[in-house]
Amino acid sequence: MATRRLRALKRWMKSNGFEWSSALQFVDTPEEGISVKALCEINAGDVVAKMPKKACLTIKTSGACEIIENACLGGYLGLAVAIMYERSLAEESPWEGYLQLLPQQECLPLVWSVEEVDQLLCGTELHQTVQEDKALVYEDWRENILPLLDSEPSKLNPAFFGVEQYFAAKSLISSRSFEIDDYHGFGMVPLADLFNHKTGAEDVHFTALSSNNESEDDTDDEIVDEEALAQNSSMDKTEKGVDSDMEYSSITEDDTSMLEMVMIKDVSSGAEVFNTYGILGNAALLHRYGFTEQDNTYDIVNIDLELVLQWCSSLFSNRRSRSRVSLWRRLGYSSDTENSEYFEISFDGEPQMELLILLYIIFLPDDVYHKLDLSVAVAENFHESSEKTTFLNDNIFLKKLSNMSKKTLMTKEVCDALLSLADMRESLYGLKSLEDDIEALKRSSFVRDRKLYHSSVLRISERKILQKLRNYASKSCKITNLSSAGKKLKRTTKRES
Ligand SMILES: C[S@@+](CC[C@H](N)C(=O)[O-])C[C@H]1O[C@@H](n2cnc3c(N)ncnc32)[C@H](O)[C@@H]1O
Repeated sequence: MATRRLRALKRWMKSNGFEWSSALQFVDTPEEGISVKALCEINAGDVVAKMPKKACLTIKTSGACEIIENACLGGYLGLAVAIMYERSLAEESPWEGYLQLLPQQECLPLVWSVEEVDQLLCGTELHQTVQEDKALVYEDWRENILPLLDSEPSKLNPAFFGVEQYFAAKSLISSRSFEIDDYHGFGMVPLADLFNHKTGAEDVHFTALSSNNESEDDTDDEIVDEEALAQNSSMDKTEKGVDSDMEYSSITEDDTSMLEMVMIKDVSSGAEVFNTYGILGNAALLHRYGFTEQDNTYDIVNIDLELVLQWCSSLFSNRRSRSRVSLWRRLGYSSDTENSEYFEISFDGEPQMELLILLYIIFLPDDVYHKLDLSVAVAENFHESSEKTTFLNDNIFLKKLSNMSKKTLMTKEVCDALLSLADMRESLYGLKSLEDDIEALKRSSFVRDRKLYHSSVLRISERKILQKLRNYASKSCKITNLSSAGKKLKRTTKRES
């Protein structure tokens, strides 16, 4: 359906040198917003759209460039100022035809209320992240945007630079910006941002032909004001007639001033043409783009080291927990960032090797632990790291540990520990059960209850992974029991014979 806002965007794109294949259809529905469909079969290798870098909204092209650069605001902060500034100009902005199509904000958890974040994301991988994001983004605004209003009172309209407007701009940047080149950095790329995402199944790919090497001298020409965009328009509009009969496969000449969308798969007539925003699990998708996908095989659940320490302290003394974790760290199994240590549980419910090794070390009998601890302490006294490595490699137990497979690490104790950890992780979701979440999802509408819908998909996908972790632990435990029973049986048989 070609809505009024879509027609206005097309007019704006035409007059600003955008080119797109007549095989693409832009569809706008109240339920799902904009998507791109193939009107006929399109083939891999076809260039289906070209976007002039000069018409992208970036720090360099925005009318606020000088203000942003004088304030030394780079990256996303600078781009947010560019968006707020152009929005403040309304129809005076060279990007008016583009901006009128954008939602005020994308429905990312960043712009949900604090209550919604606490209620809907409780226990999920996103809860703490979003709480921290909200505080950081607010601080960014207070420290960087607020002072701009004092320093540039005549140029900036405060109504467009409030904290809400800043959060809204950040949500648009997160969900729609692209990396353009070294000169422009990140920016809003009209047309390229109309394509929806499909995990691991991209049809069309965004490309910047090569880095745009404009020198500082060229910079003045690069700042696109209304006049410049208008010039651009008169040059391209009538002569190229881009919207109508352009053969998409004919847009081939190399041009570093243009960005391109290139088909990487054949797409049949009537099908949606998808981009991919990356290989992302649901937590990342919801965080950056405000939606989730059911049965997303890139989903994971993390178990924080902190949770492992809590579980450990419920069984052993604090001293033992600390010393075993310390040995595990000294053996080099922990990540460098002590504040954010966690272990991944994959979509199939398989725990990360480092977690199994930690649990295994926690359960080592005292005498084995002390010997190992001593060896590591001796090795730490070697000055040369090569000597240290050789010494550690010669240690028989260490050799055994580093060669152990997941299967052999899954002793009965380790399996039980995983079951307890799964229960502890699950309890973070609060009182509602997985079945309650599934019911809530069934009752919620993708369109009307967007936040409830996507947060339910996230919670359900995480909790199903925890269920698979339990199955993995129980199954491994049975196998371990069977094989140790088998060994005992053999021994008995031998002695008897
Ligand atoms: C770059 S825009 C894509 C165009 C967008 N549909 C529009 O109406 O302008 C990215 C946004 O589109 C929506 N989106 C993209 N792919 C999606 C998908 N597979 N499922 C649901 N929403 C999707 C999300 O709201 C996301 O933040």
